[in-house]
Amino acid sequence: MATIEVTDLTKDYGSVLGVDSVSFSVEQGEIFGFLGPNGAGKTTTIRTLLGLLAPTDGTATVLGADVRDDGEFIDAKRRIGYLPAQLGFNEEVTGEQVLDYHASVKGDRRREELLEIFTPPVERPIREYSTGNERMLGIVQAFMHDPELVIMDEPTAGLDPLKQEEFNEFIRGERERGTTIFFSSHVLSEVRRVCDRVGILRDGELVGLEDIETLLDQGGKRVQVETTDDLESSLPALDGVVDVNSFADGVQFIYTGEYNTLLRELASHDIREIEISEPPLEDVFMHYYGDDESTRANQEVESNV
Ligand SMILES: Nc1ncnc2c1ncn2[C@@H]1O[C@H](COP(=O)(O)OP(=O)(O)OP(=O)(O)O)[C@@H](O)[C@H]1O
Repeated sequence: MATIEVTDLTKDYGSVLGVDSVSFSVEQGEIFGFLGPNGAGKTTTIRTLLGLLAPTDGTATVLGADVRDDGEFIDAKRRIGYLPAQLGFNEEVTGEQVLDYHASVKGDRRREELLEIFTPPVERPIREYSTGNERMLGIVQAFMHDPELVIMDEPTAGLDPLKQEEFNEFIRGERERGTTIFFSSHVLSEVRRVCDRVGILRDGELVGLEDIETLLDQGGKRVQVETTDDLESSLPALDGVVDVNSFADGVQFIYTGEYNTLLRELASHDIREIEISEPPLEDVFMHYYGDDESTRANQEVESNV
């Protein structure tokens, strides 16, 4: 059985559908990234998975327990670590007291090890913490009882680049240990570096569910060509050319078509320099994030190829 199994999950807030018939599963040991623009429904899904929000429709099971069944879910909860987006610690207590309390409820197997990597000033009261310090304390709390599954809502928000990188490395280590990790993020580079698979939400609907390599393959290649003649006007005739931008000595575009077709076309031009590279992940995701009808149509065409 999958670690997380979500089927037709719907949350109707009355004024708005927070999530609309979302289905996906996360396997044991997977690192699953949950992406989407602001208001897409990531936090709603996460809070539902933790039994903090009752779904209007559909089902969700986590570690085999139905999230709607309090009795069944209470045991599963002990085996889950959670890092919310809004940490909401009591400002008056110290970090150590926060961790001591958590230890008394859920356990304390990894506190010291985690505090070597993430370094909140545990002896000081939370009111003196920076945003990054609070986030680090939250990360320690989420992992310290050595849970089987850790669910995190934007775990690196507020961390400096060095700590973000340490977090990425730590998560890769967790994969080796077999921990299942589900997290939402806006940081595409981190998603790329640590996730096995991603789900992409938009307006409450799941618009993409891919392993990260497939997603990048679908994103095509960025081709940059320096030429002395007019390559740009012949590009529209080639299938798979998008996002054409000209620069002083040439042209740059994203190419999702056959290499042979492109090379035949290039061979009829005077080429000075050519560079074929992976597009920035941002460009790949923009197909999903964009909100105009043409990007939506492109995305549908691509997913049918
Ligand atoms: N308690 C609530 N009452 C009414 N509407 C809500 C509530 N919580 C969220 N929403 C709405 O549900 C939709 C999904 O919100 P949600 O917070 O799940 O998005 P998100 O993807 O986590 O966004 P962000 O990236 O900004 O954190 C939004 O339109 C939001 O305004």
